[in-house]
Amino acid sequence: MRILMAGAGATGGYFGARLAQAGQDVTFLVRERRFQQLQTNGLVLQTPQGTEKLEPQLIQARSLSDHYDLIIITVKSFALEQLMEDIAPAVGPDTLIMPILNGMRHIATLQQRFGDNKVIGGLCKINATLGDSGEVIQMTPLHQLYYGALDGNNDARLQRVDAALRTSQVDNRFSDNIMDELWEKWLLLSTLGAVCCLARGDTQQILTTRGGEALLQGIFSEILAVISAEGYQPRPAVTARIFELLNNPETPMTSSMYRDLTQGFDIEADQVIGDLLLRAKRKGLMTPLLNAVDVNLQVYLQQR
Ligand SMILES: NC(=O)C1=CN([C@@H]2O[C@H](COP(=O)(O)OP(=O)(O)OC[C@H]3O[C@@H](n4cnc5c(N)ncnc54)[C@H](OP(=O)(O)O)[C@@H]3O)[C@@H](O)[C@H]2O)C=CC1
Ligand SMILES: CC(C)(CO)C(=O)C(=O)O
Repeated sequence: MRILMAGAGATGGYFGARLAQAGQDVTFLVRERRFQQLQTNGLVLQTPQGTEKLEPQLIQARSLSDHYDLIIITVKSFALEQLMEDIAPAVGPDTLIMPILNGMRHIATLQQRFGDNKVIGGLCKINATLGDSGEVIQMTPLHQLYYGALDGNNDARLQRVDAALRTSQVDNRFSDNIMDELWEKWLLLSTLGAVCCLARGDTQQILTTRGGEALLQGIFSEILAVISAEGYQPRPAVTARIFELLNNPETPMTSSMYRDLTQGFDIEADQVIGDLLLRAKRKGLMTPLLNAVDVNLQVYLQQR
């Protein structure tokens, strides 16, 4: 199976490297600066277990012509429009496209561009970032990759994808309910991103302030109300688990959006929070805490 890993940043670099190490035919689609960096330094993984290095197969958009069996999209949401143009020559009649971005609206965007039958659901759970010389830093042992058909029909094409992905040493989850997984991931990640960015701290710092617990719980409730109104039927045990995870003052948590914000980088504010607000507005829901988060993030983006 020929796999094109679109993007070789924190998530693409990590999951792509694991697949390449397992012997899969993985090519990383990169832009000029990253191309030079990876050619010079190799693809370096710094994990809790140690440091590993591999020589990745690289390609740039101008050289893309062959079709790939699987394209895994790992760019940030604000880079998706350009990326869709770039990968178009690599999308053939049998290509499957698996985005692992945070949020939801990229799925419809990809379906509109390439067709419903080409896009499968995917998401990742990992705490990763890029270091100063482009090394991929996996900050905790977490490295889960979920995927499955958006309509729940995990047919023969999906079985082949699963067989290939399963060869890599990550925690793969072939899901019959990828839509539920996506909604639940959004609940976790948007609550975490919202509260950490607004309060400028991790969950442990927030939960030990006056009002921090109420803030976190208030944001969680608003987001749960929005995604429930959008049709996600909360699985009580799962939402309870997410709530407990976020509310545990012993375990400090942050999100990738918060890490990007603290480093002054561009952030996926529209994809992670703005999209929730649009959905709330359409359903006539009041979301005062999310509105405050949204204003806060917009001001951050204006000031960059
Ligand atoms: N990091 C994490 O811990 C987690 C991230 N996520 C989500 O995963 C997604 C990806 O995030 P992450 O990997 O952290 O992001 P990064 O910024 O680390 O990596 C994105 C990469 O995409 C590359 N890129 C952008 N446009 C193109 C293009 N047209 N062609 C080729 N490469 C391109 C960028 O390259 P360049 O150097 O050229 O700019 C960059 O290296 C986001 O939606 C994020 O929210 C989800 C869970 C955890
Ligand atoms: C859920 C979490 C926190 C880890 O995968 C995440 O998605 C992120 O940091 O963006």
